[in-house]
Amino acid sequence: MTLRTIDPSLLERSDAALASVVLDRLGLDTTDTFPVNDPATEQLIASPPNHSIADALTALDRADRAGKAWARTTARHRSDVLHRAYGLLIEQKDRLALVITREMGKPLAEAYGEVQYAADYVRWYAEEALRPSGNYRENPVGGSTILTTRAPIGTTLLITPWNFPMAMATRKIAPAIAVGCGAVVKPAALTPLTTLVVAEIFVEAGVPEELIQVVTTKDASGFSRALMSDERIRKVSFTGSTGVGSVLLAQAAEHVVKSSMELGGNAPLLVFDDADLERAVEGAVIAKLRNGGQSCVAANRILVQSGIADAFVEGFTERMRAAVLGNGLAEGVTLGPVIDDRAVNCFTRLVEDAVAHGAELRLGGSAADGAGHFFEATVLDRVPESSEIAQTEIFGPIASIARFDDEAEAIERANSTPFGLASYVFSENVDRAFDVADQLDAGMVGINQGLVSNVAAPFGGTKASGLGREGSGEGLEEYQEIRFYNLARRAR
Ligand SMILES: NC(=O)c1ccc[n+]([C@@H]2O[C@H](COP(=O)([O-])OP(=O)(O)OC[C@H]3O[C@@H](n4cnc5c(N)ncnc54)[C@H](O)[C@@H]3O)[C@@H](O)[C@H]2O)c1
Ligand SMILES: O=CCCC(=O)O
Repeated sequence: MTLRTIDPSLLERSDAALASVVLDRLGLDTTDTFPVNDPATEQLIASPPNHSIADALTALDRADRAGKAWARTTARHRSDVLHRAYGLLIEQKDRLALVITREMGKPLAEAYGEVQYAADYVRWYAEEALRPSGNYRENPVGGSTILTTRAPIGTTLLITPWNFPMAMATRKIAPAIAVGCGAVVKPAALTPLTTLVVAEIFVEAGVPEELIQVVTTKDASGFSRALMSDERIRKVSFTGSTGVGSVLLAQAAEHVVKSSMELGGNAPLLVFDDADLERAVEGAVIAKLRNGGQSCVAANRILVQSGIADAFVEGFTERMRAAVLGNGLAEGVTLGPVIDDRAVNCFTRLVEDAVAHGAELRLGGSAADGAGHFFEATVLDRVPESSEIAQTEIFGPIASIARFDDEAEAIERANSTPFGLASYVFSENVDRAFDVADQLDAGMVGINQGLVSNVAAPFGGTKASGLGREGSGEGLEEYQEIRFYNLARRAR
């Protein structure tokens, strides 16, 4: 398999974007560093500081101090700052997109999409910052009036994954700042650079220098142990795997820290006989290949009713075949590298295991030779439930398809997972689509479309997929505490 070459001027521009990143935003002159590599070439692209626990505690001191002052600013001021940040993020979209593609690998067009999506969270929370945050009610037996208000929860710890390095950061930072909290942010060690640029832009927009503290470290577990055992952290918001989420929840128990957990998924995508075939194929390709399948809401199990299955598999496989694999900076590439070698080895094993269990390999199935972590767009049909791929979160460009006969079977199989993040239903029968959607145990259901993510929607899952919601008005409340005043009234 030959991979496309890159326009040298684009490479130069992306090198310049990387060179512009201030790697040590804490300014603690930490001498220890760790490597960040481009997943498309495996070349070293940056060496940010490997902050120590002491550095992280200094960051916490600062965020806590700055947060106390920020909490006293007006909502209008915070909103204006966030609006300015939105403007600057869009103004610097070329730089941000190039950094995202170089550190994470996604095709440049998708990186631009992520910049807009991430910036939209900032604009959304600039607007939400101004919404009324309390209410008024009479004591039903008289004698007092109850006024409720929402106060900023305090200092927050925000931990993000590598797959959407910008959107997962702004989805947490923007609401925290909107309500008046300080934040210690820890990006994934694989992709720390985008977050550093985002923090720089927030400061340029008027956020106090110390309010957002970005800690870069290889020692994620030591870091979280130290910060979670400090009483000043009042909120942890984590996006990542369920395993790490459980560890953080256990740590949160010590000081009863409010927790938002956006964890793993295993999304079923159901296609019924009465689906519009083209719409279903298009939706399934989006739900599978967005971000190269490296998304928590990716279609993980495509379940198709027997009457439409052959036509669906044929159309879907053709669309998957059209994916162009290569370096995300190369013209025309629609499928970038996967994040690392571990992922490539895992995909190879999953495909081999599925085929050994009787699945039919319709497309792809192999890694690319040479430098970089590339895996072909892959389609497996008639995947038996006994194979590992039918039970696990794939997080890559492999479509696992199985067939079902009736609605009850589809719902039962869709729900037979410990996860409950996203799910998808394709049917032109409105009654069926809603009935099935109601019975799916998931926080989000895409109906006749393969994309659920939207800044105005409460993103999150049920069961092992997490706690709490991000985005929308609900996402703001995650950073607030309700308080009420019981105001004595004269008897009438
Ligand atoms: N529900 C969502 O919104 C959502 C979004 C994106 C990714 N995810 C999930 O994330 C997973 C893939 O991301 P990942 O590989 O980066 O996940 P991960 O859990 O390995 O890492 C996520 C973050 O946690 C940090 N981390 C690792 N060990 C830690 C520890 N012991 N204590 C504290 N922090 C620790 C990492 O450094 C990183 O910053 C998938 O399961 C995916 O479904 C969920
Ligand atoms: O990976 C999961 C989050 C991506 C999204 O917000 O759509």
